[in-house]
Amino acid sequence: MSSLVSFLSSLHPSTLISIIFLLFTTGLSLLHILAQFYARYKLHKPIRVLKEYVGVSILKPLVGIDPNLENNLRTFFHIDYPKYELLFCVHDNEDISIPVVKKLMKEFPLIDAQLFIGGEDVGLNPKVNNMMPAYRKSKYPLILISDSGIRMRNDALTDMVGWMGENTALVTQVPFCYDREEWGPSLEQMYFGTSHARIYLVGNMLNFVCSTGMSSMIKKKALEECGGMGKFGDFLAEDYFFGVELTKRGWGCALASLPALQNNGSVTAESFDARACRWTKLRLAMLPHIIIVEPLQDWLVNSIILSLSMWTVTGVNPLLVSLIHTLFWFTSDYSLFKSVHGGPMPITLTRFLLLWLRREILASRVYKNAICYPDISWRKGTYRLDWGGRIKTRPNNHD
Ligand SMILES: CCCCCCCC/C=C\CCCCCCCC(=O)N[C@@H](CO[C@@H]1OC[C@@H](O)[C@H](O)[C@H]1O)[C@H](O)/C=C/CCCCCCCCCCCCC
Ligand SMILES: O=c1ccn([C@@H]2O[C@H](COP(=O)(O)OP(=O)(O)O)[C@@H](O)[C@H]2O)c(=O)[nH]1
Repeated sequence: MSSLVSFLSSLHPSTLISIIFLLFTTGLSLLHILAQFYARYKLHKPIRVLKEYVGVSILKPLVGIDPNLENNLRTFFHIDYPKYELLFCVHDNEDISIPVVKKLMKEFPLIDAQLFIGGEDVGLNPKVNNMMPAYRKSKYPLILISDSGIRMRNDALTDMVGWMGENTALVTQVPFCYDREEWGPSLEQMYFGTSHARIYLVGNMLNFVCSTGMSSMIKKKALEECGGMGKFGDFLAEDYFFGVELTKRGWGCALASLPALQNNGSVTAESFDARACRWTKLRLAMLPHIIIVEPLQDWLVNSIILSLSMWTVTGVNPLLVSLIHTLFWFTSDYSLFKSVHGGPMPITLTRFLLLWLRREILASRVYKNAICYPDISWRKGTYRLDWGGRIKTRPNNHD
């Protein structure tokens, strides 16, 4: 040990830093490989018949409409599950999603569905406030929080309930997207099937809390142990803190086999960047220790630091290293995307490459914007977070 320390301290600082970067990149490469194996092992498995079909209350927080809202919501009326209720939530009487919800409720009178208007002021997180009345009225032991842009396959609820073991309190779907042809939605799908899926899958596999709440099922009894949903009203990333508090109390988190199908009808490349930027701001506030790691784990920055480090330590041509690194990274991402998607590839290899380059090259700009402009604009409000993730500024709406 002491000889290792004296060896390291004898190195030139640039060599030492290069060795650290090389170790980091080796770790990242391992992450790529683990993600691919885990995706193949875990995702798109046949849905099992359940011993017991525990009742599920599905909470649908809505704000306004997008061109796909009606079709997305319609999929929830077609779910193949014997015991569930749909609880739609809107902030106010003027919300233009109300007629859409009412139309569907009329069309499917046999489905147990209710609309909650007005929310409840339990904190500064508008999504939590919006869901509170429905949460209080929910009648089943399992709660599914399902964001407005999600489509549900008719067997997806059975899949999620199937992963809710006795000691499990949180089951999430890997965030992914429904197939769409336009550039913006394809960009979103490519990102969720590669960079995001890599961390999300390996994080879950290694039991890191990284719960994203767009389609997450929670045992109500366990959430009540944590103080109930209202307890999370002061955090903008309520989904992450659900995971933190539940695991603190010894509950397990699991991944469903079917990915979440986001299908918002108004996604553009710009709105995708803005969303990625908002999420980065959330992570930076909640987990400041990943500030340095986050940009280093994107392809372009990683390729540059790897090739320079290799050159410093071994003298190998940086262009050659960068080329091999890029080939490995791209083929790993392509393969991961295929596994997360599960069916025939929805886009050509060339289009995938263009989308991939677009996302990877601009990733640093998104990160820079997140650092430079910490205010978080989300739907109708603007928020500022304290270190740790608590909201410190009251939003300018929904008061
Ligand atoms: C040598 C290897 C080093 C690896 C280092 C990895 C460093 C991590 C870097 C990047 C993280 C990538 C992204 C992970 C997924 C997070 C997505 C996210 O930010 N989601 C947030 C937003 O969700 C919406 O928020 C509002 C809510 O109402 C909506 O419904 C939500 O959908 C979400 O709030 C936060 C989730 C948790 C973030 C935790 C990130 C921790 C990542 C650590 C994982 C480490 C795995 C390392 C394995 C070795
Ligand atoms: O003021 C708000 C903002 C969001 N939401 C709901 O929170 C969920 C997630 O919102 P969004 O899709 O904007 O979040 P993202 O996934 O982009 O973080 C959606 O169901 C929204 O309807 C809400 O109820 N009130």
